[in-house]
Amino acid sequence: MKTTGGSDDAKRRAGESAAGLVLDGMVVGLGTGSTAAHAIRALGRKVDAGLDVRGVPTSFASRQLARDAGIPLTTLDEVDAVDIAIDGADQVAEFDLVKGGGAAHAREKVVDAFADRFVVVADPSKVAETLSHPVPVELLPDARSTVAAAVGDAGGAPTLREAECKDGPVVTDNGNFVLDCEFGDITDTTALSRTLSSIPGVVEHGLFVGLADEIHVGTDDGVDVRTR
Ligand SMILES: O=C[C@H](O)[C@H](O)[C@H](O)COP(=O)(O)O
Repeated sequence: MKTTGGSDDAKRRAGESAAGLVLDGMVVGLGTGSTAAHAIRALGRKVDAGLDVRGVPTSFASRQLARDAGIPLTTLDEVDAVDIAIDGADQVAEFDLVKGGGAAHAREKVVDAFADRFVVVADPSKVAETLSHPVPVELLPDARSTVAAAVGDAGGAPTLREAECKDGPVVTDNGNFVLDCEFGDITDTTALSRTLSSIPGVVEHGLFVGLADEIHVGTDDGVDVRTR
């Protein structure tokens, strides 16, 4: 699993805090990444202790981790609702996020947006006043050059994400490529989100605007919780 900067203890505190919100009978969206992994492990311990939940994974990695943790799994096809989703972020400004550092943002957005309550878990290194992290854009491989040109027209600088242990680009769980798009400070997140969504060939982008309900930031000695 990809790891990012920030203390692992802070990530663990955030993950455990969010897992503490899960009640008996709930359907839980299981996010991807090193911080969400702490929530999944904490939830697994609650399942061991008798909690009855079902998890909806957002990636191959979160499915494997949840299986290892003993969490019963389900799919969006089999549930009427997702009670709570717990997921990490690459950057958080107020309640807007950049996600997709692990290229999982397309499935994450489907699950997180559908959930009745979307709880973000993060460490302090993720918190900013304004989003400025490059925005991951998942796209159909055939549309690489046309999407890159459209991102450029929108003021962004796209870079095809290269794999680390394979020659060539990262291929997502959905068989697509990722462009990491640098926009500098993103002052109008809604406008950029709409622009990126409107580009033919874009499967999903990593700007999560107006979706998060709660942010749990693990600190050196506790957790700061912000609620809408
Ligand atoms: O695609 C990956 C996800 O959006 C992650 O939730 C995000 O990259 C944060 O990951 P981490 O908690 O490892 O920093």
